[in-house]
Amino acid sequence: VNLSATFQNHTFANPLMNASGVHCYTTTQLDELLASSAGTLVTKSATMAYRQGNPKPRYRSLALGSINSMGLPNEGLPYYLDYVLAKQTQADVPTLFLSVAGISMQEDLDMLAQVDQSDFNGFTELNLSCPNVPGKPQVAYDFEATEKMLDSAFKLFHKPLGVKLPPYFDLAQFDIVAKILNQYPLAYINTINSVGNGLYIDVDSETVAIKPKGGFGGLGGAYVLPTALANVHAFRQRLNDSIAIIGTGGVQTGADVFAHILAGADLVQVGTQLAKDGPDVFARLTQELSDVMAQKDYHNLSDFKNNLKEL
Ligand SMILES: O=C(O)c1[nH]c(=O)[nH]c(=O)c1I
Repeated sequence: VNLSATFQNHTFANPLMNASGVHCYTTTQLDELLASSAGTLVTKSATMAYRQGNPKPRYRSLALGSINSMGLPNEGLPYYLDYVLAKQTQADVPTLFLSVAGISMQEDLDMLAQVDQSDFNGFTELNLSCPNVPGKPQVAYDFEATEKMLDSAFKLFHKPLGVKLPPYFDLAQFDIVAKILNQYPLAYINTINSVGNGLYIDVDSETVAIKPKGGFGGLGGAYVLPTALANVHAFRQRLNDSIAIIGTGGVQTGADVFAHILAGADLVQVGTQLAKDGPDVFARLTQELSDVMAQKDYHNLSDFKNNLKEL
């Protein structure tokens, strides 16, 4: 069984990587991802400067997944840009992903300009879907703002660019968003981000689980797998073939990875399960994916990618 994944003319040993925001805040964590069986990595979404984020507790692992309202804590763009620039010169390091999430359109543009002027040779991910910056709506739920953002971004950014999208829940919205995205030379979309503003309640203590925003936070894990698969498949059916898809959301097993690829994903990210199990999760998931493929007599990802059958 061959797990190698091609993605916009780049090849990875396998289709798995972390989701931004999980195990990717520090160089130590990022090095642990590189040392793991993951095919590549993405850095925590960066703002221009260091950001403390929301008060703790701001992440809770739950039986069926996770809830988080981190509030965009990060070391600042220079920290992550320095990391990827240093790593990309080393042999045996795969093409890397760098995530940016300004708290304004201008900050996004300033960061993209800085990356564009650098020697970074990987993929830049513009996060349009952070649900946890108090007072800041998720850009990608505002279709006009999204169009304006992408217009401005592609005027100044000349390297491969992807966007991180929130989940959509309406077929008409898939049509509208895909129509917007198809206007741009995007390298990829990454779908989904956490399901925003869920509320976990602990009945024994009669309290919420996290401190920020009265307990409202983004959901991940098993809760969101069907939503993630729907968004991957809906966009695969609507986007130009030139736009690749990273599937994110709800991956716990190799079968879940298989499902994302069947739905049309070219790469698959792991968040909540990585938070629970640590980087060893990638050794398990690559083995399980390999086992599922072998049982079905598939030898390459292309044998079943985007091959979901209807009834
Ligand atoms: O709260 C966060 O830092 C966060 N949390 C998420 O679940 N998605 C995001 O894009 C972000 I920027």
